[in-house]
Amino acid sequence: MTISLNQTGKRFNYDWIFRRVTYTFQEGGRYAILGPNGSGKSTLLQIVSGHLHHNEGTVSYSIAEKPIESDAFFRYCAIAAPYLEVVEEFTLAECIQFHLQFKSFIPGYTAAQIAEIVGLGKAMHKQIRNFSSGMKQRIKLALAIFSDVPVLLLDEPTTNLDAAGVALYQQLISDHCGNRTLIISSNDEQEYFMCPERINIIDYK
Ligand SMILES: Nc1ncnc2c1ncn2[C@@H]1O[C@H](COP(=O)(O)OP(=O)(O)OP(=O)(O)O)[C@@H](O)[C@H]1O
Repeated sequence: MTISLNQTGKRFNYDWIFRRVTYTFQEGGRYAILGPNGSGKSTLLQIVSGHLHHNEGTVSYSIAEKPIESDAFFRYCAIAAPYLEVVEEFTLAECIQFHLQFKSFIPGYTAAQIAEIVGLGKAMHKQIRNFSSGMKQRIKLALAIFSDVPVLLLDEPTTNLDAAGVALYQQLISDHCGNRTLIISSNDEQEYFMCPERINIIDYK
């Protein structure tokens, strides 16, 4: 999957957050979107994901040079972000089953195994509303990273994680990202050190 931005800009009301972003995310590349608080990292990631619309320029997607409609891109990506919540009324088992209605897991992994890997094996029948913020973040990361999709989009992936959680996140990326395209919005190096490609949002002000 290749994602190409051409002269892409986004404004909220009269304030341009960024303009003239011309950049191609190549298949299998690992990218970090960097910049200070409020600079537009999450906004750019949400435009790539299709959750937000841009105000100028284009965003296009293709696989092996075959165009993918932008409203079909969601099938090809998985996202973990602070603004995307898991359903609080579900138990963890129900949450995973709900997710599996839309995305399958990478081959060889069951729901129970994934819960175990992220340290939530004993919480399968507990309601998400009773999970700690770090436990919720582990679920979000697990659902994204184990989804069988070619593009992973992660926004501040270690939010609410303790040191063990950060180490787990790094291990999950190392073990399971494979040759998928990875785009991380972050200002914390321990989240993105594995990304050789860096986009500084400040360059597009
Ligand atoms: N829905 C919205 N309406 C108006 N302004 C918004 C909206 N969403 C974001 N913004 C503004 O856009 C700018 C960029 O926000 P964004 O969340 O993308 O920054 P960020 O770089 O991800 O910040 P942080 O590092 O704090 O997460 C900020 O000034 C923010 O206030």
